[in-house]
Amino acid sequence: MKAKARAHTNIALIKYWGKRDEALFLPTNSSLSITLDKFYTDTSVRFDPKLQADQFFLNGQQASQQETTKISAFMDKIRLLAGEKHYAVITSENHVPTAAGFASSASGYAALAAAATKAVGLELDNRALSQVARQGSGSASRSIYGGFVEWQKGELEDGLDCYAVPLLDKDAWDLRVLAIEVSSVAKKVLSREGMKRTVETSPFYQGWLHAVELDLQTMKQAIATRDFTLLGKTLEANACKMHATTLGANPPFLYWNSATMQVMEAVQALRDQGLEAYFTIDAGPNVKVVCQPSQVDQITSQIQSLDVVQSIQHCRIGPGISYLDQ
Ligand SMILES: O=C(O)C[C@@](O)(CF)CCOP(=O)(O)OP(=O)(O)O
Repeated sequence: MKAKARAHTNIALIKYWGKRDEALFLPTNSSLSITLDKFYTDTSVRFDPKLQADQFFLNGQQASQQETTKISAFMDKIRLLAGEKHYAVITSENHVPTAAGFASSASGYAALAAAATKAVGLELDNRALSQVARQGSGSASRSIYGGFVEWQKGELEDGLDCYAVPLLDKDAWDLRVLAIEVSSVAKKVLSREGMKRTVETSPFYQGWLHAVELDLQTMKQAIATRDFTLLGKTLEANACKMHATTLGANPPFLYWNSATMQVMEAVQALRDQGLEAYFTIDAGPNVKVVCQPSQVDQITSQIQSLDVVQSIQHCRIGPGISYLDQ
């Protein structure tokens, strides 16, 4: 009654931004991501009949009651699925620099879904595992797979057709991602709250929904034809459209700060010099730059020279979940 799993984080090239069902984590639009090699979460789960409640240890420390309650609510979904009544000890090691703007929830919930379902004896295929992880955090559904991944929004109200599917293997196209950490002072609006406020109050949200479907089709075409320029232009424009919706929310908010915009300007200036770099941004001020292996060193050194850049992590496209020996 125990298992251990590893899941890697992912970055969306076509963003998940809005839910059509909060309880089931059903998204309003489909999204598309690449799993990264460098950042991952290792989670082990051990069910124990003697426990009176779930225990959650994160990076060697017992987690707060609030964190434990969140994890326990997710474990209840898995216990319900398996007809399991016992509690478990959950131990997670995050190898994800949350400061660098990577939400560890994607790799965290994907690793937990994999370890917990295996420990409780459920032998789920990756599609079903993606649907379990989705109910911990939407973007976690994509971390079940490596490479290029599409999370299909589905149409059904019960979410049975809402899961991630692999599009292209991690070794089929060598792209590079620079995770750029910039200075950040303001407390960020967490993505869950940010997308809820935007869906409910932003007049620009309908424009997003109209445009994102087209972006997704264009991105899939770029991947199928290995067209890096089309991939880059599409991911950058999609990120900008997502963030534009937040300015129309009530109250308005923006994840970018002045440092973010300096990096954005530098990326666009790189293109004027013939260095093909494209940026994407999630629920925070940090920037991810996508480029090709042949230009990654030149691009890195130019971005490194910006005084607002605190760190740059180099990533390649990474694998899906794996099970580890305890
Ligand atoms: O990753 C993307 O597609 C885009 C975002 O990162 C942009 F900020 C949102 C991720 O949202 P998530 O943390 O998965 O939300 P949850 O389902 O409320 O947990």
